[in-house]
Amino acid sequence: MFEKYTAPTQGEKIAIENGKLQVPNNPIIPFIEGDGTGPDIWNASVRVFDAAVQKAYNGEKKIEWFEVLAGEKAFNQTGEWLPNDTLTAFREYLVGIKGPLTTPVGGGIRSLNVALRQELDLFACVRPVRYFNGVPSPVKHPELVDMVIFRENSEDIYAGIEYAEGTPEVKKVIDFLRNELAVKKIRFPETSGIGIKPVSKEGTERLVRSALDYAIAQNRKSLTLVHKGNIMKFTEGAFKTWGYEVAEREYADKVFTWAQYDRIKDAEGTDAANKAQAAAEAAGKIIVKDVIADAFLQQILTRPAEYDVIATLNLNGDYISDALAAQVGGIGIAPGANINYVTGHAVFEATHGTAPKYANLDKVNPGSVILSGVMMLEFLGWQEAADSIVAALEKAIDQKTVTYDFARLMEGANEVKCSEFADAIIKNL
Ligand SMILES: NC(=O)C1=CN([C@@H]2O[C@H](COP(=O)(O)OP(=O)(O)OC[C@H]3O[C@@H](n4cnc5c(N)ncnc54)[C@H](OP(=O)(O)O)[C@@H]3O)[C@@H](O)[C@H]2O)C=CC1
Ligand SMILES: O=C(O)CCC(=O)C(=O)O
Ligand SMILES: [Mg+2]
Repeated sequence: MFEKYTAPTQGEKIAIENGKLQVPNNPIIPFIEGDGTGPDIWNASVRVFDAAVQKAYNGEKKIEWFEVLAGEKAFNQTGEWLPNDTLTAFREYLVGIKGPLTTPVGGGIRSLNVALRQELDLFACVRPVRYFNGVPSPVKHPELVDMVIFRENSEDIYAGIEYAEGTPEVKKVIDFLRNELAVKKIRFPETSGIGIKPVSKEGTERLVRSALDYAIAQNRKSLTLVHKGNIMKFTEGAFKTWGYEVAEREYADKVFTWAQYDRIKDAEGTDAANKAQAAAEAAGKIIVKDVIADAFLQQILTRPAEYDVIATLNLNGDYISDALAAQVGGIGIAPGANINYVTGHAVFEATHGTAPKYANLDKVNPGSVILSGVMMLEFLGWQEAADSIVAALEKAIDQKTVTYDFARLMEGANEVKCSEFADAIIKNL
């Protein structure tokens, strides 16, 4: 199966049958340690996962960790940034977890994170954002934020289809646009780089379906499509249209959309539309609405309680995840998952990056990877272990035992190292 890696001799594979994950008691789970602060964070996090699983199941369940390489560690050991064996491992074992990986700006390798998502077709980047009591926040009411971002993870300007200024390729693209499509709007054609933004109906529909399935399963109140469709009509605007269409077509008995509202308003007036929406809410239907991305970024500060599950495009989702994470106390406790809900493939990872200035200082908050692991345990159906980690982390924060990022904004904090924060959680399990 592997070119260079040796498969673990202990443990069994997670499988998927009829769309349902089959999880053995000793699943093999591949992990990437990550670059920069990745090793510090991983070493802290894995101890928490193992301790929680041991305690929750009295030793009946145990994860067989399988280290796979990517990023600087992979390059130093194998000469490759993302070895084929790593992709094979994630394909074979279905569920994995990773630390952050470095992507240089402006040149060099393209994002390994994006490559992993594309290669495994992990089309939904799921990032829940909630407030933990006691976490210092820059806003007055961080507790009003309780959102789950479903970020499209395979398309958009993020796909990396770009042509650099001054190359024969960019000249070809620009000549094509100007000569074949009569494009006159490229302001400086001789000195432009060009990026392409693919957004498809299929890609939008599978993302919105996943977000709606989640909203229904979790009894959430609304799903908001966040887009910049007034300006980018055939990509972001189409995302909105296709999102409403798939919601109405496939979830007719479970949703009420603002598109429906508008149709009722046009035919019967505002009162009738308001009544229809109120009746849908009373019946527990999910309200599917939309908002333009820039307005959304101000409304999450001014009216966060109005937003619940979010479905958005790749780049918007990237910005929104960091902005919302900051609102509830920072990127240090912002978890995430990259999931293909059809094949069952999933790679869990924090929202933050490698924070290189803190590398090897045993300093940063491991909370984002720990909570990404909680999402992974939930995905496996190991809810008891997941819940025990959340409770223990909440207790550590309550005790004001926190890493530098919280300590600098908290009065009376007991500032601890990355590894010591993990110790505090383990003690509280
Ligand atoms: N999925 C992935 O692997 C991702 C990778 N990246 C990559 O990471 C690299 C660095 O990116 P950069 O833009 O600096 O963003 P980072 O998220 O790595 O760091 C930005 C700032 O966020 C804070 N921060 C990050 N991680 C933690 C943590 N665990 N605990 C507490 N605070 C934290 C720090 O704030 P402060 O300075 O205030 O202490 C840090 O300086 C780039 O190469 C980028 O491409 C970026 C995002 C995701
Ligand atoms: O791949 C990267 O380097 C950055 C990705 C990122 O910021 C994200 O997915 O949130
Ligand atoms: Mg990001």
